[in-house]
Amino acid sequence: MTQAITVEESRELDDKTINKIGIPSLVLMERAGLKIYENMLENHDLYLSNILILAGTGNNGGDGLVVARLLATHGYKVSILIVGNPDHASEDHQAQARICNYYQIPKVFMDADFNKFTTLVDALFGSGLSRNVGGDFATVIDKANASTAKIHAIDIPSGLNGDTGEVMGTAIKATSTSTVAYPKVGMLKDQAKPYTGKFYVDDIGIYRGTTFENE
Ligand SMILES: NC(=O)C1=CN([C@@H]2O[C@H](COP(=O)(O)OP(=O)(O)OC[C@H]3O[C@@H](n4cnc5c(N)ncnc54)[C@H](O)[C@@H]3O)[C@@H](O)[C@H]2O)[C@@H](O)CC1
Ligand SMILES: [K+]
Repeated sequence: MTQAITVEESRELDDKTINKIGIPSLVLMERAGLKIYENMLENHDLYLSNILILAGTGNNGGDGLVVARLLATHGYKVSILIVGNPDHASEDHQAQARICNYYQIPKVFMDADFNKFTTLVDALFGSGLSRNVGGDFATVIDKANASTAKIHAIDIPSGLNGDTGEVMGTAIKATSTSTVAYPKVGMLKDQAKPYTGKFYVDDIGIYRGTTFENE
């Protein structure tokens, strides 16, 4: 396991990579989505016959929409549930949503029966989680955990505090997690294990420090 970082460090590294180094955020999102998709294919604990992407309206949801599109374009049966107000979605999320619309990936709504799906992809919150989970988000998390489907989480299981490993109201209990760039310190705590499941650490071109003089 490589070095772990705090959620704040993770956000700073994203910002530096995009705004100082100049790698466009959509490039990073595409790389993240591709790695997460590959992790899902190689993880035989997941059954990929009918997949539902649970997407929040931030960039974690945007990663989830890239995964939805990659699954759809490779012939997998996949649907999307957007949780939260799409009018307030991040710019990159909106870009991914337009691409999903082009491919006519089916959408489901809050009344969906999660037991119909074999795998749920948790893309509700990642490093942006800032308060206890409630409302529709809590309803979806609890419904996902109670379902027969396996769950693959993106970056951090939604509801888990990435720094302390504590549950913020309620949290996804993932079969497996693809964490972007570096594991977050809270995910390595013993109490986080039932939530993260099996762990993948995905190199998407975000690095903590190098030997370059301008670092
Ligand atoms: N461009 C980038 O910066 C990259 C971001 N990545 C992904 O983007 C994620 C971070 O994205 P965001 O910063 O958009 O944040 P998130 O997508 O984690 O969260 C979305 C928004 O939810 C809101 N929120 C926080 N707690 C809430 C709660 N309890 N109930 C309801 N709403 C709540 C916040 O306003 C937050 O902005 C990472 O975890 C990673 O998955 C990756 O694609 C790599 C590159
Ligand atoms: K997540």
